[in-house]
Amino acid sequence: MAADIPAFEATALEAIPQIASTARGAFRTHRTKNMQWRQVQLRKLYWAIEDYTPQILAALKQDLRKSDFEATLMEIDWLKKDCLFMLDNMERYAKDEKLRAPEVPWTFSFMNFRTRKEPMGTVLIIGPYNFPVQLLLAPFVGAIAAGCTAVLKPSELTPASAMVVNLIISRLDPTAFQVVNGGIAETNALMEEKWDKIFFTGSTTVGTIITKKAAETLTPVVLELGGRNPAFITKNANLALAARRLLWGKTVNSGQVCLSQNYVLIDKDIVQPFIEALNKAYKGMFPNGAKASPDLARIVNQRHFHRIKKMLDETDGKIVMGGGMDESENFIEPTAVLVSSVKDSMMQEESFGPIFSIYPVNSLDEALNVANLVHRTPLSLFSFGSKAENQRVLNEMTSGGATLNDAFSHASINTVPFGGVGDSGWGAYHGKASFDCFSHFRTISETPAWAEKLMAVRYMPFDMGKLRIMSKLTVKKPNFDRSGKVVKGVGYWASLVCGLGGKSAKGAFVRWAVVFLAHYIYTNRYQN
Ligand SMILES: NC(=O)C1=CN([C@@H]2O[C@H](COP(=O)(O)OP(=O)(O)OC[C@H]3O[C@@H](n4cnc5c(N)ncnc54)[C@H](O)[C@@H]3O)[C@@H](O)[C@H]2O)C=CC1
Ligand SMILES: CC1=C(/C=C/C(C)=C/C=C/C(C)=C/C=C/C=C(C)/C=C/C=C(C)/C=C/C=C(\C)C(=O)O)C(C)(C)CCC1
Repeated sequence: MAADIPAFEATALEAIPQIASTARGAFRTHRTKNMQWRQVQLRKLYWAIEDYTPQILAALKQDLRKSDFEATLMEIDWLKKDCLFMLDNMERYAKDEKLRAPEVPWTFSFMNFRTRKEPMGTVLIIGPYNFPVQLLLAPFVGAIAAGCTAVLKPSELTPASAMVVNLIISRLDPTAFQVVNGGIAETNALMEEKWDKIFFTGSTTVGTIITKKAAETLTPVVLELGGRNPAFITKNANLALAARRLLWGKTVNSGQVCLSQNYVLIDKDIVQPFIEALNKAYKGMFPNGAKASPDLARIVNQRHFHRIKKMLDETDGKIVMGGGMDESENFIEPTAVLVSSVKDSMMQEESFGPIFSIYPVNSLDEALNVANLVHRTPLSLFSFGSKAENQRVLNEMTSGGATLNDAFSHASINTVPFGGVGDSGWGAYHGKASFDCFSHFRTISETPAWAEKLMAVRYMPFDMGKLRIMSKLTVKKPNFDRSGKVVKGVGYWASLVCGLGGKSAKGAFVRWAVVFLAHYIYTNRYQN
């Protein structure tokens, strides 16, 4: 069946205030707070994705020449799994959480402290072009589950996918959920509206514009941005494996993945064997060359083609794998460039394409210095070394997420938290994190009337004597001195003796049980 995709149509600018106000109005009806209502919307989303699968596949092909394999694995199945996982778990996530000791001191235990999960309200979700369906609808799953209403703004650079998203969303409650299509003008019009949260995935430059605008109304923002992600390879790595896995990371969606490595820091003694391993892996993945492969996506448009080409034109490095390109079809061959300066264009810019650099280093010390210099807070990092070396990389360099011995597998399942750190992103989503991301955690307490006498101490006229008694009962003494050293006082030794050498109550119970059992066996034997 040929998939019908409507021609791209930007939303009229004059219609945007009404769209936002309709979504806000839908939230004020309070129907989104009903769990069944949310579940029905998610089930409808699931079936819309299933029913529009031919259109999604066709749109992704039209926009990015994405293969059916990648479109199925990383967009369609990903989202269907998101819906089903959320449907299985959202009631549990939405339940009030009782707050107990040690967070609630025993003196307040009668006040029924709890956390109530409330929807943030009406949210705006702005998506990028690289995974134009998944990166827009995955946060949307969290917004529905949390009970928010939402307006979605797909990337205009992937117009066919944007129109399919329109079709999908039209299956849901039409006042609670709407799509605005367009580019800068439409996004600016949306930013003139008041939102309860904005979820933005895209470039650092636009993320900054969005955040500045949101700050005017103190609107909270989640940012999923890019980064210059390093891969570390030491002499203890399996080079063939590292080469194949990193090549996969740079060929998925033709490297238009904000998670993939931008540069590889490798021990200088193993550079040549690594380059050989890369070229071997390349031949294995593309036996007839990358251009002939139906699996490799294309660069989204000419502007991005030229942006990536410019990085290659400006490098002082040497191409050691790939290097081919064809402007007529926005094709860029998976390319590795051996560079010798941190200032090289291939080190300084985010490639967001199938090209990356290889930078030889003398030691892991140097690699860590270079990486922290290039970008201190990347979205991800990859380390291929011994256990101790990988641990060192994790300890001495931060990142949104990290994968040891592979390319971005930490972000290859849809249910664990995903997000950046510092300037690669604020906030996280996926699985429970998606629900939490669109929820307000509201602490509630309830003071019974009978407790009035107990609490009389808080009222004026104040009585310092009573306060001193209360403090004696409620304010703990520190177990440390002024130099920061732990002081082992009577309490410590008492708990050590009572706990038979340990400090946990469970451990003490087990040890006492062993003592009693030994005593019982010994006594029985003795008596027999
Ligand atoms: N952390 C993450 O999860 C991801 C981050 N990215 C990052 O996104 C970038 C590539 O995606 P793009 O779509 O090019 O990002 P982009 O920032 O150009 O566009 C993202 C969205 O912002 C809108 N937009 C563009 N310019 C705007 C402006 N001046 N004012 C207001 N709105 C504007 C676009 O219409 C689009 O919907 C890369 O830097 C990549 O690293 C991409 C995917 C995932
Ligand atoms: C299932 C059975 C088995 C086990 C099979 C195994 C272990 C399969 C492993 C498959 C793997 C590793 C699949 C990898 C999938 C990668 C995915 C889905 C990547 C997704 C990437 C995304 C969504 C990228 C997003 C990009 C973003 C956010 C961006 O640009 O910022 C046995 C053991 C074989 C037994 C039989 C059954």
